[in-house]
Amino acid sequence: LNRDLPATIVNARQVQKEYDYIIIGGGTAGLTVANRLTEDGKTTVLVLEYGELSDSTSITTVTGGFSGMGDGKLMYSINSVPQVNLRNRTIAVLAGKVVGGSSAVNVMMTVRGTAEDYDRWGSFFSISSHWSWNGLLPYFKRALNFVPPNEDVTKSANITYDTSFWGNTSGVYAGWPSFQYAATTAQLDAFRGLPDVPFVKDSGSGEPGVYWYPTFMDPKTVLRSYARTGHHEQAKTRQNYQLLTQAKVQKILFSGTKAVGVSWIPVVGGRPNTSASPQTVSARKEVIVAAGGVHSPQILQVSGIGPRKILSAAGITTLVDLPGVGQNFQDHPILSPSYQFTKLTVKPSGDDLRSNRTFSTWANQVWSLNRTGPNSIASGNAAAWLPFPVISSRASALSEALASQNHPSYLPSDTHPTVAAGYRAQMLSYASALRSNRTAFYNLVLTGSSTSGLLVNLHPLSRGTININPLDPFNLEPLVDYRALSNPLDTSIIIDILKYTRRYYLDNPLTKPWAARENSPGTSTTNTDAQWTNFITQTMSPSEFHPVGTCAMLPLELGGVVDENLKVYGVEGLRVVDASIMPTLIGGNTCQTVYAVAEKVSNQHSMIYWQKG
Ligand SMILES: Cc1cc2nc3c(=O)[nH]c(=O)nc-3n(C[C@H](O)[C@H](O)[C@H](O)COP(=O)(O)OP(=O)(O)OC[C@H]3O[C@@H](n4cnc5c(N)ncnc54)[C@H](O)[C@@H]3O)c2cc1C
Repeated sequence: LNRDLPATIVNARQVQKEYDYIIIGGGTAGLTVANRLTEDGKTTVLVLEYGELSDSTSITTVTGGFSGMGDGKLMYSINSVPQVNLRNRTIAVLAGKVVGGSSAVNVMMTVRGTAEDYDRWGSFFSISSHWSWNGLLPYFKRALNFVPPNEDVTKSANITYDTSFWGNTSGVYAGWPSFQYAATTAQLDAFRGLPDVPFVKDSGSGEPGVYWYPTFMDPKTVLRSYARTGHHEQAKTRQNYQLLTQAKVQKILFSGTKAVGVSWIPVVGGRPNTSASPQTVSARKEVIVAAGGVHSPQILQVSGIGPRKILSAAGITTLVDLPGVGQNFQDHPILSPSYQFTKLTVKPSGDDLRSNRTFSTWANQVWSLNRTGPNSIASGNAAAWLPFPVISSRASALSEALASQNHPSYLPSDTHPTVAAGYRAQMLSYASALRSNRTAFYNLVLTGSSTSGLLVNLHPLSRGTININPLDPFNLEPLVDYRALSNPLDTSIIIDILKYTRRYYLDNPLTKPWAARENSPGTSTTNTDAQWTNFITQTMSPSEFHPVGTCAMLPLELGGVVDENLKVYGVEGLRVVDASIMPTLIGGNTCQTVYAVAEKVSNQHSMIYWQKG
């Protein structure tokens, strides 16, 4: 590249005519791939990112975990279509719009799915697929730099970990706060009051259970560690890397069926300048789409790759009729019962920061002195991730009911037969997962305070769609439809998740002394399944901000969009590398897996494979 040019640019005139690789989206996956591809000092890469390079403290602050997601300036503003099964509520679709993407705004929970989740991905191809737990573990290790918690907190909180599941070379850190509330340990231990709950030594072991997990945080600076700090900062020291910010990619350019470049328009004051004439840039080797689960399908569809019917309705000429693009959309539903321990006697607890003057003064002092203490905790580090047979007596019954469903009847009526076949394959796999002790369906995050934490259904059965808006496919945000609860068995699974949570709080010898109260839905009003269903449709959110599946890595005959090398079917020189390729959700938050996927596809062996074609 021209050596006089800076690595990070906003000016279109500083963009060269041609690069080896063009990456659409400077988010979690995009920056990881860019860093790895430029490591040789020769391969030239341009990343185009819609958002700005922001130094906002909303990104860097770890305390409490939520300041990034609370800052609207860093996020796309998208609302879902009304959800018919959720009383026509619309849902805010959150995704990062800044260098670093969603890794800049997420709540920093650093977890993996279970081994069976990743083996499931490969199972849709063949028994020898390299997409498996064993195939991914080296890339989980490469993806993060694990720094164990300090000895004091390890001992006092009884944190366990096993470094054999981790690496220590990445610029992205999995760190730990220097403090934990005694109440968090007690709440974690209280799962011993319920039968058959597995306890797992390390969050990275691929086993479901109750465990401690780290935070996406640099333990030295006690600031967020994310794709910008871990990858962009390294890559920008090289002459063969460039990042253009405030550039909205319009579409991928083709010569025949070979991707040869992209066009983009500038973003000014946070908004795309739609009256500007689009600029173009060429890719010698490949275009890599890394715009995230919401926008990658949009970019493919406006570029002529997608279900013909949807493209035609929007006036887009079809280049490749690829029925899976934008289908198979999944996200983790959040459930919102509310419990409160009225006598949480274990001290200190998260409540002390609010209600105990001496404690909060001390917390603020040690934080300002050396960034230690309770303020180094982000969104917490302990949770339960449990298999369905552990939480429900209906595992076999629901498994049989799922296996014998008429699966395509729960998809939109015009769904292509290949997409329907993929859904059927997924549901048969989930039917065994419901009976399995190696897939987690249940997730309760422990807060260490008197109020209950996030409750999540880890393997929803319903599938939604993210398609271009036919009214203005380039400039309007895509139509996001979770199709929440469209498979009725989701409601049954969620009811069992809610009942088990009630059991943990109200019918558990180890939480009894803390006298929990159910604020919502309320024990007197929720006893029948109809009453539970009522509560679910009123309060459930279909999104934990983990959109996946919309450019699924599946065989073509199962509605796949990309193959096992993440290459888009039917064209050359085009790959998708981000959360959208996950064919099925994992039983955990998605960020660590996105890093691992990006590491896997960029590794040297795949690179040789890539070049061979
Ligand atoms: C609020 C929130 C909380 C979360 N909490 C957690 C958590 O605690 N733990 C966890 O593991 N996961 C969490 N996640 C999920 C996790 O962060 C994401 O799954 C992951 O970061 C997605 O990576 P990605 O590369 O697929 O997309 P992103 O990181 O979102 O990157 C996509 C990038 O593409 C850019 N882009 C989009 N369209 C265009 C275009 N047309 N032109 C140019 N650029 C474009 C975007 O601006 C963005 O920077 C959370 C997500 C959110 C939003």
